[in-house]
Amino acid sequence: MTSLTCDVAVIGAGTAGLAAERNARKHGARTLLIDPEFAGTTCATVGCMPSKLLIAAARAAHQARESDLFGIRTGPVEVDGPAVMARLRRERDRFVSATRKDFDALPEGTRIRARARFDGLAGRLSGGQARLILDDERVVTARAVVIATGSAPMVPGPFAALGDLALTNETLFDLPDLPRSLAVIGGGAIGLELAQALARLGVSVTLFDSGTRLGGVRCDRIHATLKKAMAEEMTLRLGVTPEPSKDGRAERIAWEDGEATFDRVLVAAGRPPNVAGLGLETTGLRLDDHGMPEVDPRTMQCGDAPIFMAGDANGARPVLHEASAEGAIAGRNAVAWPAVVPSRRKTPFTITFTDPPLVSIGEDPDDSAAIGSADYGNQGRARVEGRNRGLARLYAAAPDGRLIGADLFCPGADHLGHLLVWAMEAGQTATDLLTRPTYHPTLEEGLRGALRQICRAVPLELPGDSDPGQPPGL
Ligand SMILES: Cc1cc2nc3c(=O)[nH]c(=O)nc-3n(C[C@H](O)[C@H](O)[C@H](O)COP(=O)(O)OP(=O)(O)OC[C@H]3O[C@@H](n4cnc5c(N)ncnc54)[C@H](O)[C@@H]3O)c2cc1C
Ligand SMILES: NC(=O)c1ccc[n+]([C@@H]2O[C@H](COP(=O)([O-])OP(=O)(O)OC[C@H]3O[C@@H](n4cnc5c(N)ncnc54)[C@H](O)[C@@H]3O)[C@@H](O)[C@H]2O)c1
Repeated sequence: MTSLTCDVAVIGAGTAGLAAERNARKHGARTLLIDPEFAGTTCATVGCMPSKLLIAAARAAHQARESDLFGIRTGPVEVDGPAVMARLRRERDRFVSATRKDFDALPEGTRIRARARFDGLAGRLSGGQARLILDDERVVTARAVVIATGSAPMVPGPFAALGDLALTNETLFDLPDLPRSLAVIGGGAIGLELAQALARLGVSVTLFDSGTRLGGVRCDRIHATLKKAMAEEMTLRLGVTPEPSKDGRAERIAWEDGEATFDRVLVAAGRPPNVAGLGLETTGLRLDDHGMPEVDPRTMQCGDAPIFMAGDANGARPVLHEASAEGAIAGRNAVAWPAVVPSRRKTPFTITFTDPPLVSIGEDPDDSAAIGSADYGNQGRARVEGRNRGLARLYAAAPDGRLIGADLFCPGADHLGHLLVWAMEAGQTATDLLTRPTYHPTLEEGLRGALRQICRAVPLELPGDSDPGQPPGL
């Protein structure tokens, strides 16, 4: 039995694991990075990048179809499915090879190709040492361990029984061609992005969700606008229990008051953390009903053990920039253990890349929050571009109108969201933003009405030398 020793062992070579290993090494640790495949991060292989490539193709098709609005005639728009998928994979593979360069840059001996688990008796923590058993029977002894094992699609039993006919984000992007019809199970971030993109690529899409809220949207008005927009491009079946069965070469989905057949089914019903088989129950950590330990969000530490959890593995903020940030926090604290250092966490921020994009910033506002709304249904620049739909809701706290959150579903929301979250990180108020220069005609101008509403609601005096109204054409 081979034994390996290090200061910090990182389990999982995704975005969080790579960041953890880098930062632990930067802080002087001897590190090992353990992964069974080193295939590339989820983001590059089956996540952010291929999904955005599909969305980019969908946008091109959509814009070509919409060009009539401007007097530009393209004739019927033809979607060449194999060409769409081929370009997606070509570009995806470029991103994957870039992440593989990160693996190549690891110091000699750092990369351990294996699946790791904490081991029963041998895995108990003693004297600041943690022991891992690898699936090739090597043993790793480390002062501290970072768990960065990511998440995986949850495929409910009846869908799993469909075998290859049921797609997930791990198989969709390898299809040689687009299906003619598709049932999407789950209206969360993955379901919304992919359902809309595929609908725009000519696939007949029906989106099922057992809940009635798409994308976990917290604001009723934003949700109503999102739902209306999605219903224009696909069939929505919300608040139903989809039950699949095979129907020859097709798939039949039955629900409470109907049934239909589809070429394929895409299951996007959530991605729980990859903790099964990690042997966490052998570590002495207190685990909840899902087998998850409690993780301190400021240190990424599990209980008071020399075990840290970062990225999708801890289930808290399953988006890329947080995987990277949490990996760095975990890596540094794994070196510092037991003298861990709490970090300030960034304002929660998510973008779902629908068209228009759906953005959520900040914690849920309470009843005392001042709210300002901006309607993009008639906003100047949005109208110029034929993208005039949706709205933005900004939240602020009394007494100074400090911005604390926002929900957006409007053109340019991915960029407006950055503007707002950066302002929040800087502690800025509605007045601060109103006194900044805002160019005309831009989508940013649309936010000024919402900022003025906040000033009135708090209430705050607008600076005496600022226009209390809106110039025409905004
Ligand atoms: C379709 C899709 C689209 C997305 N789009 C976006 C987006 O646009 N923007 C955004 O911010 N986020 C997006 N996300 C989320 C983002 O991709 C994830 O939050 C991020 O990739 C998580 O990184 P990670 O390091 O936690 O996990 P991963 O990158 O999955 O890494 C986990 C690693 O752990 C390894 N592993 C697992 N078990 C073990 C074990 N026992 N031993 C050793 N190694 C193990 C795996 O092999 C894997 O390499 C998307 C996700 C999906 C699925
Ligand atoms: N742009 C982005 O940042 C982006 C894009 C895609 C994914 N992601 C990340 O990936 C994670 C996973 O995304 P997701 O969309 O799979 O999960 P999700 O948790 O966001 O949504 C899952 C949806 O599936 C529904 N559902 C669950 N079981 C069902 C069933 N049996 N039948 C019908 N509906 C069912 C749920 O009600 C929910 O609405 C997200 O949390 C997100 O952080 C991010």
